[in-house]
Amino acid sequence: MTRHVALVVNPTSGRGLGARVAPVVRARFEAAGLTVSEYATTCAEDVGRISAEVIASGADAVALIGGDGTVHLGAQVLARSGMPFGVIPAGTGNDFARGVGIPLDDPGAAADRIVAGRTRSVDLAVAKDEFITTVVAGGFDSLVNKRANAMSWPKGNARYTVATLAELRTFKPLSYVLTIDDEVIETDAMLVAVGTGPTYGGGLQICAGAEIDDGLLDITVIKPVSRLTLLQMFPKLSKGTHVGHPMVQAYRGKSVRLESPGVTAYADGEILGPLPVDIGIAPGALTVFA
Ligand SMILES: Nc1ncnc2c1ncn2[C@@H]1O[C@H](COP(=O)(O)OP(=O)(O)OP(=O)(O)O)[C@@H](O)[C@H]1O
Repeated sequence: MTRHVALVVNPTSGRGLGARVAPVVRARFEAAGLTVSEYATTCAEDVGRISAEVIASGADAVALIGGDGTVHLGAQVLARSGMPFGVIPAGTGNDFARGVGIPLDDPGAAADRIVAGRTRSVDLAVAKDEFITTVVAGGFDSLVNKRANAMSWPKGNARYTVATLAELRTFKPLSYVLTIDDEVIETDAMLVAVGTGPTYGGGLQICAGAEIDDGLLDITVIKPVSRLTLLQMFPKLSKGTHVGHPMVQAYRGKSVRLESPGVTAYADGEILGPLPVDIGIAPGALTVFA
């Protein structure tokens, strides 16, 4: 029987990359004998609305062309639906796709994963009634995220570097109360990040070693360090080698409560809301082509 794939395209992802890769992906699916229904989103709300329509339509699979923002919006509807879900990375960060191991710079190869049809179940975090597909940032990193989202230049990941340098000028460590399962930790820190997958910000391995299907949240605390030390840590974050640093602490748990006055949490690169935030885990909630 011919498989029917719904191709949902955010044409604005990656500053228009989404629109450019859509014909490549469609051609790949059709060459493999799949039936394709293509939908282009015109606003953020369309991602969830169309995903719901696709589930109801009886399509065999959904392929989403976009970045982490688009995946976040799609996951709100696709989680726990059982609908197999493929991602063609077309954003600036693509951290969810990176965590799953989907090719990041080759849309045809990413499409081939969907054609091959091998799926796996991955965990999602849950906070403030939202599913989260990568990492919750609460601290210095949320300020960087906020600043980077407001910048139109430079393009791509360099925005995060510029935003980091700008925020570093004035940042002071924050006071946290962190509750991981039943353990309460009171500490000052530069940031606390909680993820199902290892990366945010386009490949920074803030939760290095996180497994996306172990049913656990990975928590990273960067304790107060000098500006210079934090700057020196950044290149290490790309490789995950910050982990052995004495001021970096890592935990695992099934639930996390994160409290710090005046801090706004970001998740999947978008605003989640002010702390406190309670983060739980939905094991295996998303079925993805891998
Ligand atoms: N036509 C549209 N369709 C869907 N979303 C849109 C549209 N226009 C703007 N958006 C908004 O664009 C945001 C960003 O999309 P997306 O995350 O896919 O790309 P990105 O920001 O380039 O990549 P990344 O999140 O990986 O850095 C979405 O969260 C959504 O709110």
